[in-house]
Amino acid sequence: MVGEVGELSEIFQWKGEVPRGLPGWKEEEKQHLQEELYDVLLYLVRFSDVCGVDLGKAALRKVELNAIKYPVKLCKGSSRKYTEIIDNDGADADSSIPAENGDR
Ligand SMILES: Nc1ccn([C@H]2C[C@H](O)[C@@H](COP(=O)(O)OP(=O)(O)OP(=O)(O)O)O2)c(=O)n1
Repeated sequence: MVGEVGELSEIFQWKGEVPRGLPGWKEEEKQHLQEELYDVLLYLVRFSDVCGVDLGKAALRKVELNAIKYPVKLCKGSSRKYTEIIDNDGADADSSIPAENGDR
């Protein structure tokens, strides 16, 4: 899977900032991109299955965690990590994140 992610990354290696929808890309470049995205997806789904992880459930749980770690009012339009985000009350954005194993 990491190898396929590498092949995906390579497509963007010399592109700089890429606008949404990839205007100006050749049709064969877009086709190549689709194929590499599919390869990554295939390995991800297979890897999750072998590990016994329900990918849909895992995604929904992470969406909920992200909503706590990255509250819209503090994070919209920002690329800062949650450890660098302090709200007006001085609390870290991650101070209320529930741990899966209850050890936080
Ligand atoms: N403004 C942002 C930034 C990140 N994310 C989401 C995308 C990823 O699902 C996840 C990545 O966040 P982190 O870099 O905090 O990575 P982890 O969740 O793995 O945390 P950590 O690095 O502390 O293990 O958060 C988001 O929704 N909005």
